[in-house]
Amino acid sequence: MLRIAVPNKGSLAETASDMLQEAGYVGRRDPKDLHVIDPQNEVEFFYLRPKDIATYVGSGALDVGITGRDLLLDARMPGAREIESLGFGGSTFRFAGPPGRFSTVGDLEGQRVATAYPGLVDAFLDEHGVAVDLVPLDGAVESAVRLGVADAVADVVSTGTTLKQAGLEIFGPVLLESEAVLIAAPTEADGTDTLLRRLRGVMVARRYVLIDYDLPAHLVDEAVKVAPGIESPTISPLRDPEWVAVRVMSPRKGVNQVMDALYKIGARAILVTAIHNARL
Ligand SMILES: Nc1ncnc2c1ncn2[C@@H]1O[C@H](COP(=O)(O)OP(=O)(O)OP(=O)(O)O)[C@@H](O)[C@H]1O
Ligand SMILES: O=P(O)(O)OC[C@H]1O[C@H](OP(=O)(O)OP(=O)(O)O)[C@H](O)[C@@H]1O
Ligand SMILES: [Mg+2]
Repeated sequence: MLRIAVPNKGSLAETASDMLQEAGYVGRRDPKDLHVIDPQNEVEFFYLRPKDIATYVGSGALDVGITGRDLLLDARMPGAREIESLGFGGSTFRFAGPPGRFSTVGDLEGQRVATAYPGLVDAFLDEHGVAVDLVPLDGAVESAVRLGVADAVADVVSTGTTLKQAGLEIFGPVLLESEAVLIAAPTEADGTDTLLRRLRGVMVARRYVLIDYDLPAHLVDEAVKVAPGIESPTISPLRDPEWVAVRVMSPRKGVNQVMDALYKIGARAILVTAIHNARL
């Protein structure tokens, strides 16, 4: 049995569980379930705090897990390695302080910096040769400046709304671009490959659609430039010898622009369908 760590709550939990279900695995019946066995797929799921997942996987207690890249780095578990980015849970990790107070990372020298990711921030500041007084907090770190326990914060930024509401401004370098990742233990366990292939299939299904259209045969080269597909479009004959049918995978994002362009070239009966699953 492959032992898989899955976020039990927080920003990554819902999409992680959705992806695993789309990949054909059994999900939690109750949101309070901590452990689910899926005998048919020979896997076992452990629902854990995303912050702890790198610790379980890095120590070899579990084989693989889904967590954030920022959480993986913060855990400082050399055994846990990122094997795939999963295309959701994106965020950036930034410094922020009162407007105008700081402009470079060097300005933080000797200052108090609040964060819920002390491992990540400490490693970054070490690399930049800046010594600060780290104030480890559990969350809502944006309030630390207003409440006087820190001079600046280092935190996850998604839309930036939380920082703005706390009257703070981003400054200095991007510490990290993060997203959800699949991590693995030092020794690769049997079944890791299958899980990875299934998750890649789900990502393809989420990112791509199928476009079918009919087109005068002499316009194929022009149309294929607009929607080249992943490998190569499938071209099938139609009863009318002057026309062909084309089937191609295309990114879901921007598909309407692609349809407009194909129509302009001369394509007709343009149909877009969802992909439910894939193995490329
Ligand atoms: N808007 C967001 N807020 C927090 N984390 C986010 C956001 N968007 C993506 N993430 C990612 O989610 C992971 C953090 O998840 P975690 O469950 O620890 O925190 P959370 O979503 O803030 O939940 P909690 O309420 O328990 O603090 C990190 O990898 C982080 O980069
Ligand atoms: O840039 P934004 O879109 O505003 O999102 C980022 C904020 O959201 C998260 O906080 P959360 O609400 O999870 O509370 P927490 O700090 O207690 O984890 C994160 O820690 C940031 O504070
Ligand atoms: Mg949070």
